[in-house]
Amino acid sequence: MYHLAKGLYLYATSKEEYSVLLLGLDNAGKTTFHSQIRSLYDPSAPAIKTKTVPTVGQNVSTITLPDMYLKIWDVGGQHSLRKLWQSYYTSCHAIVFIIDSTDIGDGVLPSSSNLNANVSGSERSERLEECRLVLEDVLKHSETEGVPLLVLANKQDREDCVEVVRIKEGLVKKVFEGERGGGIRDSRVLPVSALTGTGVREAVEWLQTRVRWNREGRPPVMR
Ligand SMILES: Nc1nc2c(ncn2[C@@H]2O[C@H](COP(=O)(O)OP(=O)(O)OP(=O)(O)O)[C@@H](O)[C@H]2O)c(=O)[nH]1
Ligand SMILES: [Mg+2]
Repeated sequence: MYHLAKGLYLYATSKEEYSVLLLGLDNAGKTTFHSQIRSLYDPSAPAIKTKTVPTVGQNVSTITLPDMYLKIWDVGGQHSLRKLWQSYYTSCHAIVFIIDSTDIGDGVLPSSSNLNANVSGSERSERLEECRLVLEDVLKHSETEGVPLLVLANKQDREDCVEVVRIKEGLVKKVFEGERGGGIRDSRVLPVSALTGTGVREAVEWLQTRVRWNREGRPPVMR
C-alpha cells in the first residue's frame, strides 16, 4: 500500500525532462541563445551579456515550463571541441543548430551535384562550406537519427545578415538532400536574434512540441 501511494505521489508530482543540445560553429551565438532562453523563462537569471567568451566545456541549465523541464546543453563550437559533441548525441531529445547569418558569404551552396567539386574558397565562403560539413557530420551519426532538428538563422538583427529563406534553400535543403533518411527527420529553420530575443520564444515552442511528438522514439526522463 505504501509503495502504491508513493508511486502515485511521484507520478502526480513529477514532470518530463527533455534535453536540448545547442550546436553550431564557434561564434554562432549558442551561449547568447542559451542566456536569452534563461532570461526569458527564469526571472532570477542574470541579464544577458553582449560580450561573451568562447565556450570551453559546457554550460547547462534547466528551464521550467508548465508541462516539462527543458535541459539546455550549450557546448563549445571551436574546431578542436567539435569532436566532443558526439558524447551528447544519445541522451539529447532535440538538436538546435545555430548559424551566424552574417558569416556564411551569400548563404548559397552550389547545387548538390557540385557540392564536392574543387571550388576555391574565394568562389564560395569557407565558413559556409564549414557549416555544411559540420551540419552533415551531425546528421550522419546514427545516434542523431530521428532526433528533431531546429536550425536557427541567428543574428537577424544585423543589416549584413543573409535572410532565412536563402539559408533554408541555399544551405539546409541541400544538406538534407544528401542526408541518409533526411525525409523522416522533423526539422525547421527559423530566423532569430539571440541578442535581442526576437524569435527565441517561437524556437522554444517548436522544441516543446517536437520533443513531445518524438517521446516514443526518445522517452523523457521523469523528474
Ligand atoms: N548582433 C548579434 N550578435 C550576436 C547575436 N548572437 C550572438 N551574438 C554575438 O556573437 C558573439 C559570439 O556569441 P556566442 O554566444 O559566444 O557564440 P558561441 O556560439 O557560444 O561561440 P563558442 O562558444 O565559441 O562556440 C558575441 O559577441 C555575441 O554578442 C545576435 O543575435 N545578434
Ligand atoms: Mg559559447
